[in-house]
Amino acid sequence: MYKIRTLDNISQDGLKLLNSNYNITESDNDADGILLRSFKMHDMDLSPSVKIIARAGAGVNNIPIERYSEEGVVVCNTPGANANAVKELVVLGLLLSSRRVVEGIKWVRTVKDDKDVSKLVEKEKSKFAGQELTGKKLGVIGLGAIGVMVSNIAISLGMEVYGYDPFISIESAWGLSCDVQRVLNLDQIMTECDYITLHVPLIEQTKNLMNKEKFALSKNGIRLLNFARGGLVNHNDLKEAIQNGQVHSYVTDFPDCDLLNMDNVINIPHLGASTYESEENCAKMAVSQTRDYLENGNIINSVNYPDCFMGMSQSKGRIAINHKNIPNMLGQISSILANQNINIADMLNKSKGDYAYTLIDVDSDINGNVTEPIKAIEGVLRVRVIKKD
Ligand SMILES: NC(=O)C1=CN([C@@H]2O[C@H](COP(=O)(O)OP(=O)(O)OC[C@H]3O[C@@H](n4cnc5c(N)ncnc54)[C@H](O)[C@@H]3O)[C@@H](O)[C@H]2O)C=CC1
Ligand SMILES: O=C(O)CCC(=O)C(=O)O
Repeated sequence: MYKIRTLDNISQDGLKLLNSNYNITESDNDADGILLRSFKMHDMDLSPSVKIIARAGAGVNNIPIERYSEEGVVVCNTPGANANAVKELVVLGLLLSSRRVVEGIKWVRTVKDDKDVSKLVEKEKSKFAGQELTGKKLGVIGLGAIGVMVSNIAISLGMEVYGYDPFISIESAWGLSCDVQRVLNLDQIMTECDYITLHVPLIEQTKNLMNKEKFALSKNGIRLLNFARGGLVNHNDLKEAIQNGQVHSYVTDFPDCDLLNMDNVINIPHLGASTYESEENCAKMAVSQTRDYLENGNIINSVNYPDCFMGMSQSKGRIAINHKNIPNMLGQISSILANQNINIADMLNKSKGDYAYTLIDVDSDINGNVTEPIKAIEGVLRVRVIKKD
């Protein structure tokens, strides 16, 4: 029986995939797997029972990945599962920053007691005129699952799109419209574009990506959209850029106290991924990846350990080892198995950065204790006998 802890509201459509071998636990002390969305785990010590953390979503800046990697815990996310939901909200963001719909709706509410509302509307509507998207230049920073979709739909809306992503994947490059113009440096986005939208992860290198120096390069009156993470924009510098007219408006999915008191900021309460479809997609993917890891040792969409897939074991047993990416690991592991007369039927060993994973199918009975001697190898972080005949 496996125990799963949920730290946020996870869609029932996903949780339904947990069969009778699974229980949801309320305790922090006995979970095999954790499912979460935006819950901040940085202050959370993990119980040694936890083997996998599945983020039902894309961003993993709420998880202390380095620390958990050292504990042999696999952290995975659900790439692309909520991208369409975010793309649709970005389209709304583009429109909200262009047309004075929010102010207009607020104003209409104030005239509800007027006897001739329709006459008043026609008289006052000129106050709420805006601009069109067609023909404007959009800079997309980050061309991953979301950035690609946003770029492509902006092309359909008649915008001129400039894309910046020095680390673009082959898959994203294939998905990107050939009408998107490639930009090799961020400054060009700042100087060229009327609208800029951020779709990069929040990591050390992208913190305060939008700052005084970047705003100084921009045209007057740009529209900035942030549906990625609040920390990408320096709020003090933004305030100044709004005051001096460099930024016309800032649409963000990440409100905070500074922003709520700033003019020309449209605050949305982190709704990017909040559609039934996206919540279902993310939850189903997170649950199925969790099950595959716990039941078969397969790693899918991990951000800290290498992806590793050997299907369901057809052998007598399967052993999974999370370890540091250092030399002579396989030699030491296989000699322990040989000493116990255990024959290896199939094996996969992969690495990602400082960490590696070895999945071994054996066609002899695992009678003795293999876990302890393998665990004793320097650099081994976790050993699991997943299947034992
Ligand atoms: N508002 C919301 O509810 C949501 C927000 N997000 C945020 O959006 C971010 C992007 O999501 P996805 O597109 O799904 O992720 P993704 O991983 O598919 O794409 C991220 C892209 O950013 C690029 N990148 C990384 N560093 C960069 C840099 N310094 N400059 C330019 N490009 C850089 C990567 O090469 C990659 O192509 C997530 O990390 C998350 O923080 C994601 C989903 C929902
Ligand atoms: O689960 C959510 O609503 C947050 C989505 C998000 O920010 C992400 O996937 O990075």
